Amino acid sequence: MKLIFIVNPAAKNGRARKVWRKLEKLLQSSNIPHDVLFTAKAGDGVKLARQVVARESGRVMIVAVGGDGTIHEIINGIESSDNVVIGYIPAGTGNDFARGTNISRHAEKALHHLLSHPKVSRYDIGTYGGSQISEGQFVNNIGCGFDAHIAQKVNASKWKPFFNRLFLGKFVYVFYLVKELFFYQPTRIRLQVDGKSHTFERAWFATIANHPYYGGGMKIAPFAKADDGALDVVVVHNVSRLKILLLFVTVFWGGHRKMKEVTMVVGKKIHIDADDVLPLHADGESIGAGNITVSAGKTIHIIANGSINTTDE
Ligand SMILES: Nc1ncnc2c1ncn2[C@@H]1O[C@H](COP(=O)(O)OP(=O)(O)OP(=O)(O)O)[C@@H](O)[C@H]1O
Repeated sequence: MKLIFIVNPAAKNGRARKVWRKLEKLLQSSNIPHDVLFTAKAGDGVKLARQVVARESGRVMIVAVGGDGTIHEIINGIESSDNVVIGYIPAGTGNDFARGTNISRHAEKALHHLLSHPKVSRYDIGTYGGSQISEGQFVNNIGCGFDAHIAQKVNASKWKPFFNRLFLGKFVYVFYLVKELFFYQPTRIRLQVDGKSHTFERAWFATIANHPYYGGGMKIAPFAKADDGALDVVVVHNVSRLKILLLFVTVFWGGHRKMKEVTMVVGKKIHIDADDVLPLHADGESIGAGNITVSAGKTIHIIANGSINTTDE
């Protein structure tokens, strides 16, 4: 199988470039033939993956080197081409895709596993669309409301490089979470899951998860499985500002699921709209604002590490 790496050298504030240099040395010293393509700007992951798919007629493994935004773009470039297998080497800030697939967050170990145990698994991906947004696919989660608002703030943040330099990348989420907690206004969210309607007053956010992890290790949907053909919806509603802070502590081990203000629903076709025009994110990348329809049912081939999406719940 042909091996092609797509590297986002800008991931983790440029540290992914150093990670790639180490990986390339390993590949060269082991005489492993490979091609490498580098993204030069946002959106290139989609374009490069699309070009590879159009060019290669035989079996090909496309290995994403970067963070969740990089794997998100590459998946959106390959659609669900049968001759393509996806590998992933985490080199980003949050790396939730690595958590959801049990891939080591140590890049060299992840490469070693990829090359020595290339067992192919089926992995669910979600598809989305809406009246005010383009269509796309996600690997980890998609959401509207407070979490998308935080994702926008984190991605635009001058603090992200600062935290990354201190090896505290994931705490940038916590920083913005606490800051924005005082200003964000919850709203009414209407949810349709497989034809059944649910309304939530004063909802902070709704997240649709493919596996448990988001925001750099928060176990938002502890029971989500990326090979069950379904998606887990988590809605946080009617919660005080103080308690939402507690929620974002307990979410790291999944304890938030016991709160009465947290509702979890599983389904395959989900529509969300709200009284306000809510910001949206897919895999932590801003995708606009407004209503959204999300579907399960597509799968891709990936190299995971043993069982995918397991949690220690
Ligand atoms: N060469 C580049 N220069 C600048 N930005 C790029 C480049 N290539 C890709 N990008 C953009 O970089 C963004 C961040 O990438 P990515 O999400 O992989 O890293 P991260 O933010 O450090 O990690 P994570 O999402 O896991 O927290 C993506 O939105 C992607 O579109």
